[in-house]
Amino acid sequence: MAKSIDVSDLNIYYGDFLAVEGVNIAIPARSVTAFIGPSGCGKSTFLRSLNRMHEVIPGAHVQGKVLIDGEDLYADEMDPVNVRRMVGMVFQRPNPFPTMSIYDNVLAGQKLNSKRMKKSESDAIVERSLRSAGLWAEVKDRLSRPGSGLSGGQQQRLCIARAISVEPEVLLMDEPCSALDPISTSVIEDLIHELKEKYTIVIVTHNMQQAARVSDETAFFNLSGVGKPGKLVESGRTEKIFSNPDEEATEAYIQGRFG
Ligand SMILES: Nc1ncnc2c1ncn2[C@@H]1O[C@H](COP(=O)(O)OP(=O)(O)OP(=O)(O)O)[C@@H](O)[C@H]1O
Repeated sequence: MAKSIDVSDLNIYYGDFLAVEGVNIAIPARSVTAFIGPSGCGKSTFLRSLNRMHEVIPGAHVQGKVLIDGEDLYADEMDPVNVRRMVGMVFQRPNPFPTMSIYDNVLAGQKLNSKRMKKSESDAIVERSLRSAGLWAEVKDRLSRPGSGLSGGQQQRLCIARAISVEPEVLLMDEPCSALDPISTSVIEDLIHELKEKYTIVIVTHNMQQAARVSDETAFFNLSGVGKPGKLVESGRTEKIFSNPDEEATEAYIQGRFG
């Protein structure tokens, strides 16, 4: 299931603008990797390049390679829809389809993949996904109610259930707790800890404590100057990056001296 990601010499552009330059990183399978760094350094752009989501913006393109277990995500024959099935994504703001039922929200990804299935099969997928997202007990008696009736934290777990319902190998999370209260945040952090047994997880966070709590590996991005592209400064085991980074800029950022 979970797969490793190998990125080499990746440049990411919006039209002519080089937003992220020269990223080389190996993201291990079945682990949590946190992307940290000041605003505008390209964390979200890089995250979105890992499932070709940035391509929805006209003119956005990449140079370089992203391999998932050796498979090139940007190869000509690779269908972006398959890439996004293999590499799921959870966004900053919980975004369930508001008028759709909880049940149909979980299945939304399956429908996009235009699968037809029996009721017993879809029931099983809904239960399995909601259980994995730690939401089953709270919603099992109201599956036909709209997703918008849930609390913010529950909606985010519903979005996680939707993302994992298609059994991806990698789960990308772009500041998944930034719109949540501390209790809902802690529930999602516990969930991330459980999900890494099955999935390769990459999370963007502005919260240093969160990066230290949830991640095994940390990658620090920074801007090389105003108007210049973002770069990966260093990456490695989270304990090392937080206690003894190689680069002065990493230490300064982690200690809150800038950003
Ligand atoms: N849709 C877009 N079109 C053009 N430029 C963009 C677009 N999205 C982001 N950028 C630019 O790309 C650079 C990196 O932005 P990105 O959002 O990836 O940074 P970030 O590190 O995730 O920032 P933040 O922490 O504030 O979310 C910035 O200069 C930004 O202005």
